[in-house]
Amino acid sequence: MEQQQMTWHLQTLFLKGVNDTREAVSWSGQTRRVSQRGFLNHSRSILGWNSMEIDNVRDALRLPSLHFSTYYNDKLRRESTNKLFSSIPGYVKIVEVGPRDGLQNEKDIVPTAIKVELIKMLASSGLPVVEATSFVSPKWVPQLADAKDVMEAIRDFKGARFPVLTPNLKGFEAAIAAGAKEVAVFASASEGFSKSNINCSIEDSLVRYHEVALSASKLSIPVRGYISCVVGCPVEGMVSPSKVAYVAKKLCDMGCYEISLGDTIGVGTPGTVIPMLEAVIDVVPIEKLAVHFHDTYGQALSNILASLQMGISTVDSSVSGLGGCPYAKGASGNVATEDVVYMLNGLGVKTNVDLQKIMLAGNFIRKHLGHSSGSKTAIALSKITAHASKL
Ligand SMILES: CC(C)(COP(=O)([O-])OP(=O)([O-])OC[C@H]1O[C@@H](n2cnc3c(N)ncnc32)[C@H](O)[C@@H]1OP(=O)([O-])[O-])[C@@H](O)C(=O)NCCC(=O)NCCSC(=O)C[C@@](C)(O)CC(=O)[O-]
Repeated sequence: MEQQQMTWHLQTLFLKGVNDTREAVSWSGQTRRVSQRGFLNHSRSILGWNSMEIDNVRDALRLPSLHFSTYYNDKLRRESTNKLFSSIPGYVKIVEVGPRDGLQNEKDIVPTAIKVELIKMLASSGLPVVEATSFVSPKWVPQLADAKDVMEAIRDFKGARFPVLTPNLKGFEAAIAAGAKEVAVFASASEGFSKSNINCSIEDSLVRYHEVALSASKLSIPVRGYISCVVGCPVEGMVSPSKVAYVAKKLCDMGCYEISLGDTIGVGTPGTVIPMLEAVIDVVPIEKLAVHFHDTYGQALSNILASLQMGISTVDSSVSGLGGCPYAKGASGNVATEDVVYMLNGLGVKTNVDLQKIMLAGNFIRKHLGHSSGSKTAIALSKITAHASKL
């Protein structure tokens, strides 16, 4: 059965249970009357929870909406002989960029304690990497002027890695002094964006990043490399794949262990992203690549799916879809982590990320910022749980 149909059926099943109509819809679409206990047993068996004790009706109603896709789609994936599925990696590493990419673009400066709490919540959700902040000029990005305080506060946090952005040696040295164990440098595939973002040409930036990489290697500090504007630039328009491949190779050669390809203004579609990835894969091993999509035109998930089908297994995302870039007017947030996890669960791909915990982190930061969620998954699932909690 189609995934969407399954989703619909399961949601219908639970909503009907919530409404206490005691009607259950089976996978074949037939409706039958069941007792509340029967309804739970029916749901439980569909979900493969035969050994699981469900003591509380509310829990029973709440859990499936968050977890059903993993079970069903693991099964679907196993059964599928479809080539499109089989090229998708079995595990995807999610790099959470919300505390950095998300908060750098907020109008009001977020207090350090809120940032630290957000990072803590994200790290405890199973995310392997949470980008914490940037050691950039506070005149350029005042929102992250407290980078040192953030790093000192999270020094002893366990469970995830906490890389930080460093645009030059000054930033690198400050980051290391504050306890950073991993850094990221950020170049651009377009000259116009390089100038507006870091006030220098692409070539000059590569010289600076080479210096950072050399210092980092002496301290055994891993360096991630970003490339912005991989399909389009707010200053120059379309960007050719060969320019992206050129910068990617330079970053790889200077020792970056991973290169994240950023559609900074979210204009890409699979039609432009795939040729760009093909050009980069020609010069950089695919296992070193990550994708970083902003969702300005609603294309991020399709672009991620296309990237996974090409064999990429690292995806950047931002809790609740926070973000944008201060030097890319009109760019919306990154793809929401909740939406990525939901899709990967649906594909039977492991992430080790607890969707419910990510949603809690999203609620936490959204409440503080006073925005509504940028995650469709978080909005949909919170409607279902809110409904269930009224029982
Ligand atoms: C690169 C610079 C510093 C050049 O800035 P500049 O003004 O050309 O640099 P400068 O060397 O002339 O220094 C000017 C002042 O900044 C100070 N300074 C210099 N470096 C640092 C530093 N590291 N930390 C703290 N202070 C620093 C320096 O000490 C001096 O202070 P002053 O003497 O005027 O008091 C500046 O342009 C900058 O900080 N840019 C950062 C922009 C930024 O953070 N953009 C957002 C991140 S990129 C992004 O979001 C894209 C990404 C990664 O997510 C992927 C995607 O979506 O595409």
